[in-house]
Amino acid sequence: MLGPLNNLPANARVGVVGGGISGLTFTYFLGKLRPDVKITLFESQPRTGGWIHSFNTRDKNGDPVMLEQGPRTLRGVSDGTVLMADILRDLKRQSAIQYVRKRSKANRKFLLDPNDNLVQVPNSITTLIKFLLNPLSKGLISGFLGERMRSAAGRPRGDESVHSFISRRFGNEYVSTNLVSAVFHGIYADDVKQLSARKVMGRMVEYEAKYGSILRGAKKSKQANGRQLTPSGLTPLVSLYQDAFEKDKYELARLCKDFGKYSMIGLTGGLETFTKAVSQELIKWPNVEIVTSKKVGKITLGKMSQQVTVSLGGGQISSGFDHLRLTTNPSSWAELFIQESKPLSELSNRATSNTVLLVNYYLPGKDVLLKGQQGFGYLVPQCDENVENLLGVIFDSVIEKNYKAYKPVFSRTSFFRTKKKKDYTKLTIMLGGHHLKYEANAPSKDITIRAAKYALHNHLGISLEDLEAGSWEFVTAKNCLPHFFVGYNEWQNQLESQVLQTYKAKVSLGGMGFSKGPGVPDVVTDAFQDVLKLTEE
Ligand SMILES: Cc1cc2nc3c(=O)[nH]c(=O)nc-3n(C[C@H](O)[C@H](O)[C@H](O)COP(=O)(O)OP(=O)(O)OC[C@H]3O[C@@H](n4cnc5c(N)ncnc54)[C@H](O)[C@@H]3O)c2cc1C
Ligand SMILES: C=Cc1c2[nH]c(c1C)Cc1[nH]c(c(CCC(=O)O)c1C)Cc1[nH]c(c(C)c1CCC(=O)O)Cc1[nH]c(c(C)c1C=C)C2
Repeated sequence: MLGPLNNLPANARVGVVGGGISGLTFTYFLGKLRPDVKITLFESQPRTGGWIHSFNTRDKNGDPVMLEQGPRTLRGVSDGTVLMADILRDLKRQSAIQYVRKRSKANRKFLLDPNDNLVQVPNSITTLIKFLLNPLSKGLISGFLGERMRSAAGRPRGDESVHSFISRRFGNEYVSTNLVSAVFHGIYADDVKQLSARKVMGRMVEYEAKYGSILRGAKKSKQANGRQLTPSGLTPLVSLYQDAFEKDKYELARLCKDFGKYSMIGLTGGLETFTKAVSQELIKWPNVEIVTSKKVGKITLGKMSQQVTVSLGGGQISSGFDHLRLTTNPSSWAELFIQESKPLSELSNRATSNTVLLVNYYLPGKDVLLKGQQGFGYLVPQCDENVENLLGVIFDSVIEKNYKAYKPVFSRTSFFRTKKKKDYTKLTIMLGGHHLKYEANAPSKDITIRAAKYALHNHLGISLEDLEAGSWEFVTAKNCLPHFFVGYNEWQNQLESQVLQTYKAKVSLGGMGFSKGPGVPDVVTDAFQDVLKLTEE
């Protein structure tokens, strides 16, 4: 949340809407910093964790297998990841942390070219040459060579789409539709022609505004900044965290240094290891109550008491909150604000989101991915014909097989060799996203799994026999990612200021739609920053 927040009075009551990682970490930070504050967290589902869902099931042989039905990896270079690792350490779960090195094959990413072949995103001279010879690279060399010279005069005053920004800077539309669109499928499941350049590539937009060119800006800021660390080896935000919780500087500096070297972080047992550990900790705290299977409805502010009340369905309400934290998807907020302010509710109506169809494939006993296919996964650009509405495929088994256990100074090293696991293939196929906007209903489970099989057979050459021999799971992640439309930042500022005004700064906004980015580390950082604002003296 960008705006200022009121300090919490002694023995305040705080409500948190949403028991995903945003709500859980907000509760954790606040409950720890201010044990006098009584916090009630409301979650509409029977379980906490939100989109973080490491689904434990059994394969066709009855053996246990974990399938991620949401996020699975965290960026290494990220304050939020450091905070999560430190929380795991406090909860004695640090042994679950694992990492992928930058040079690992699990860090190789592929794009699907128009002939349905995978082409590797370059990480060496050889892969660069292959990439430049692929039809996907059309317009890339001329685009790069001319970027510094290309005038910024056509820059619009306000926001524009990613497609418009990239096409202007690269002097053609190919770079956006062939390459950039794939990258944004792999984060936002969205259309480059509908995504806000200012929201999702704000730094590049700033470079153009300041230096007239992305490349010039990138060079200047690299010379000026690098990765900023305080003299103790902490980033500014981790330094605030160290200060707030009186943490050991050296251990945090070690985490910042180590994680800066890794491309990705994961957890044994899946990312839900984190949310489960935090939930299990929170239920032990006397100042925290977690209420599951309760959906928060309308949010109102008492005229006399100036305290917040939430409705919980069936005529039930919960009242007397000095502060309410919203961490849910902005596309569901219009109905929450309707009773207090119609204009605010109407403004919230502008928010929409994307639905992802998620299919997991698991084949025990065999790795069906070829040597040249071993990597993180592949993404599908918008230029592809793509009858399956495929966004991309993640090669979970490659990532899992290339994880290394994180053994920082504070953990005890195991001297026992772990048993070599049997081979297997685990893939997650993601479909839908913006492609679904043109369809009246999301396709059924059977149709989606059939589309996933078709893609794996055509793109990776997996035999129909191996596809049939595997286990298949399907979930519709409905409205899972906010749609960052052109003009989003302006809308966000407007909505924030109207919420602050309407609810007299007693309601704050967090979660994916209101953090710096949509990733897990971003929402954790955002939760910490807003807890600081609420508790600063
Ligand atoms: C398919 C997919 C893959 C992803 N992969 C990655 C990845 O690899 N790495 C990464 O960093 N990030 C990834 N992300 C993003 C990541 O999932 C989010 O950053 C994170 O889960 C957001 O957590 P949250 O708590 O903000 O929201 P959510 O997880 O959406 O939690 C919100 C919670 O609020 C509850 N709720 C909703 N409405 C109400 C209501 N009215 N009352 C009470 N409760 C309510 C919901 O049930 C939910 O539990 C991915 C996202 C998706 C969808
Ligand atoms: C194909 C669809 C999607 C894939 N992942 C997501 C979608 C919609 C969602 C998603 N993935 C990541 C984030 C967080 C981003 C962040 O800023 O932290 C979200 C919201 C993480 C992510 N995506 C890719 C990588 C390598 C990572 C982890 C680390 C990082 O941010 O660098 C790229 C990628 N995503 C998908 C595939 C198939 C793929 C690359 C091949 C799936």
